[in-house]
Amino acid sequence: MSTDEQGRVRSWTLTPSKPAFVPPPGAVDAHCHVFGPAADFPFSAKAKYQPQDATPEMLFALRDRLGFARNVIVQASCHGTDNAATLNGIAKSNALARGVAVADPAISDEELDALHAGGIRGIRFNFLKRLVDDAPKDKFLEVAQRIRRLGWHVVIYFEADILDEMKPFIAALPVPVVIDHMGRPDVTQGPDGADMTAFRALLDSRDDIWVKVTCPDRLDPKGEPYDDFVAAVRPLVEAYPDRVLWGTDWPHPNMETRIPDDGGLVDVIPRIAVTEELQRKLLVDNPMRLYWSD
Ligand SMILES: O=C(O)/C=C(\CC(=O)C(=O)O)C(=O)O
Repeated sequence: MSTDEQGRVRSWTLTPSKPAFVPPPGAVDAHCHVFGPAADFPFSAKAKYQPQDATPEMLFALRDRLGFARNVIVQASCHGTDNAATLNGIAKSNALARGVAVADPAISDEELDALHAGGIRGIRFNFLKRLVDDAPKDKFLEVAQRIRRLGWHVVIYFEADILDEMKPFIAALPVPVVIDHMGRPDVTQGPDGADMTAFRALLDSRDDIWVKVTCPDRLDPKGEPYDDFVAAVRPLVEAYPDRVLWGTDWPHPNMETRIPDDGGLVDVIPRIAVTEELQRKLLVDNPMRLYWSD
């Protein structure tokens, strides 16, 4: 673990390997974050972790090293509902990044318009108790109704143990839904285990639920080469090729004791999306449809 003199942690490697897999032209890293810089964009008073700065410049250097073209920057919980750091990342990207915001459900329509102008295309609802103090479903549904006119979607983050209780909420959402990290299934159960089966049933409940097939580092307890993740996730990519998204999850919040190698994460892609067509859908066509349709 790397902690600086202010107790701020680094959860990413400074020396990612160069992946063997070469992404198709125009590939999108559709789940990543920026932290700070805290001197300009302080963390929320409610932040559950205090990371070192992970700046847009660092993100774009990683993007280039890994062979990607674009980023979708997802507001991380440490910045609360102030999206300034995420908007700064988008603004510095030369139109090569878009974003997902976290908002107070009482946000005004004018503020939503400003987020849209800044490149935001979705709003994130985080249900992880270790990351947020509350997740008011009734208020989330109201704000989801109000983003319809902008053509946005919602991104939701929850763990497999609450999938059942999430179902009525997800069914009621009036816009497309993107699920972070497949709702964190236990991949060691295999592709036909209880968690992946329940998750597929959720995907079958609406045809506008998208899924990020991300985070082998979080989901596979055996670590590299992430064989259990690959075994569980490859059939999902093949069954829902037009609804899958991929991202690095850099700078890997809260992963400071098991920092992943970003190049190694990229080399998982051709094992879960085994044809060029599946890779193009996963990395280019799908994220472009969701984030750059205008
Ligand atoms: O970045 C992720 O996808 C996962 C996170 C952090 C997070 O979501 C946040 O801080 O908002 C996690 O599991 O700690």
